Amino acid sequence: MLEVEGVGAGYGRARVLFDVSVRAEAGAVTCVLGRNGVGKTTLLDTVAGLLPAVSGRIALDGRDVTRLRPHLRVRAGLGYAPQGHGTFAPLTVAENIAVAREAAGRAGPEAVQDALELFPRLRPLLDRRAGLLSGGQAQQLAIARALVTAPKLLVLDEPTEGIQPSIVAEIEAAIRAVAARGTAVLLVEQYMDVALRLADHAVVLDAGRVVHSGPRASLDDADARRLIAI
Ligand SMILES: Nc1ncnc2c1ncn2[C@@H]1O[C@H](COP(=O)(O)OP(=O)(O)OP(=O)(O)O)[C@@H](O)[C@H]1O
Repeated sequence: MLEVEGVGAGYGRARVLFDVSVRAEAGAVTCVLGRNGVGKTTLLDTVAGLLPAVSGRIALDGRDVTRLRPHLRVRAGLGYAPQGHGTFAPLTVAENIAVAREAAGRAGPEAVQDALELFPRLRPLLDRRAGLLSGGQAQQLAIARALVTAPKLLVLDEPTEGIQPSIVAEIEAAIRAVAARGTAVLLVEQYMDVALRLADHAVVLDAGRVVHSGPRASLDDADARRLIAI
């Protein structure tokens, strides 16, 4: 579904990613792990088109999107819930969801009901401004907003960061359900336990390079902790 081949990216002259290749398959969770500052968010932003790839190629569902602008990648099937959720604070929950669905122009109104089934906590909050939500509610909204674009690839950056355990479990279950429906999920997750429970495929970044890539079983817990320990 997603093919990232030999991608380099960075900020101005500061190169952060070097020759990064990652694939995310339909129906599977591909988890990107790594210490703080190794380039995980930079990779997701490059996949989403918020940062340009200075080398390499990115393909979504067989289509080269390397030079496509972010909103056109959404139309091509990419849903992104960025780090810190990125919801629109002055808009209500319902408005946040509606804006995303209409902007993507891919999904019908049933996509909203589907997303709310995954995140029933949002139902009684539809008229509340997003800026008044708790961290966990806002994160659920961010994922719901990405889902109502009916993505073929769902990209999530630290969806459980700073969130209470009961909501982490709900988010985990939702991610599993989305993958089970056949969506490709590309996930950056700081909590190793959550990451290793969810991952079908694990990619470890270090200093902007891929140092491990393989099925979850190829990374034992001790290896993971050694590669990722701060
Ligand atoms: N907007 C920016 N301008 C310049 N440098 C940046 C910018 N954003 C990130 N960086 C740098 O790029 C490198 C990679 O950052 P990135 O956020 O991708 O790492 P990360 O692996 O996601 O880390 P974390 O787990 O802390 O979120 C870091 O050295 C960071 O300081």
